[in-house]
Amino acid sequence: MRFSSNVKLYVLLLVVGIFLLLGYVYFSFFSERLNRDIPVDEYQKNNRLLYKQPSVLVGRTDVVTVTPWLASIIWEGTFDPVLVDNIYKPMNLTIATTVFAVGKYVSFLRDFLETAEKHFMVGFNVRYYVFTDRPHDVPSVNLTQGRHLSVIQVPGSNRWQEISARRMEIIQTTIESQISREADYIFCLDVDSKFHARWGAESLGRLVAVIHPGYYEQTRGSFPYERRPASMAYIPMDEGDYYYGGAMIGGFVEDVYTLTKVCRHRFEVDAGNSIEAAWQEESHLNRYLLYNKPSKVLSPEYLWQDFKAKTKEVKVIRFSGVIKNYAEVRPNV
Ligand SMILES: CC(=O)N[C@H]1[C@@H](OP(=O)(O)OP(=O)(O)OC[C@H]2O[C@@H](n3ccc(=O)[nH]c3=O)[C@H](O)[C@@H]2O)O[C@H](CO)[C@H](O)[C@@H]1O
Ligand SMILES: [Mn+2]
Repeated sequence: MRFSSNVKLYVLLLVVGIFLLLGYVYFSFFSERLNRDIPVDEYQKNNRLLYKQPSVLVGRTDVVTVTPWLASIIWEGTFDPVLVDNIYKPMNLTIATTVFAVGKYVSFLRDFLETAEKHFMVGFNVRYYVFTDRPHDVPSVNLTQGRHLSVIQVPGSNRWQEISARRMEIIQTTIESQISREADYIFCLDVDSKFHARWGAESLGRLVAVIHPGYYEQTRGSFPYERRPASMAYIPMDEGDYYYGGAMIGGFVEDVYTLTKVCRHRFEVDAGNSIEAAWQEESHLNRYLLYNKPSKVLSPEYLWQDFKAKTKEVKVIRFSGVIKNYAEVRPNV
């Protein structure tokens, strides 16, 4: 009895030993495989990206850098351009840029394009779409590699309000006919403006809007939103986030497409009811963005006005509207 119970014990110990041995062999083999499967990123090892350590405690405190729906508000000092470029440049993105130069506004094109070449999305593929009724007056500007310009003829008008507002419709139809196939992101910009400093990939997002420089210190009740309930652009006095400028709409081509389609539709419904919103497409844009929050908001650094003195929170003016003689450049006053 005693003998056989000893045998049992030995057999048990042997079995346990074999299992332990097998386990050891299996796990050491497996962990070796695990180690072998971890890719050693040779590229990263040889091209170290050195940049200032991000801080959790120190940053801009004089301005708000995030909206209550957690979209970033882009100010100088909130991003590292080296880091941003390093993330976006390898994606080989194409950025569409639409600009309207109808009637005498064609004279703003040269400065717009020349300064864009210096500051706007440098190092990216950029496709400018210039909409004009005067294709022969489009200046020839030297474009750097990867940048392309096409001229698209559009009708003139004797009302500036119509020219400005019809941008929505024309951008919508041009996205349908070509831009959707030719670009990843799109920025739609006012032509009566110049770039003065970097406007780069920090501005990329699903739906991007810019805070109008004239109203960022005011309360929502004094924003020039459309206030007539009969208009499709109506915003009640106790609603509204920011006042966004109509001089810039940006984002994924698909998201900007939906925005232009909706705003165009609402503008036409208004027109059918003989209503023109207070600030045309800008009013419709503000209404759209109130209920379809932008995923990224650009600070007024990205839309300044030359006649406005720089304020202390604006460290860099990146894009600014030039001073113009309205009576001279517009077809009507
Ligand atoms: C800084 C800003 O947010 N500006 C907006 C503001 O006034 P603005 O005074 O900036 O409007 P604007 O005269 O620049 O017109 C807007 C744009 O329409 C085009 N254009 C206009 C007239 C013309 O004869 N030919 C022509 O090509 C051109 O691209 C111009 O940049 O309100 C407008 C709507 O009422 C637009 O929403 C503008 O984007
Ligand atoms: Mn303008």
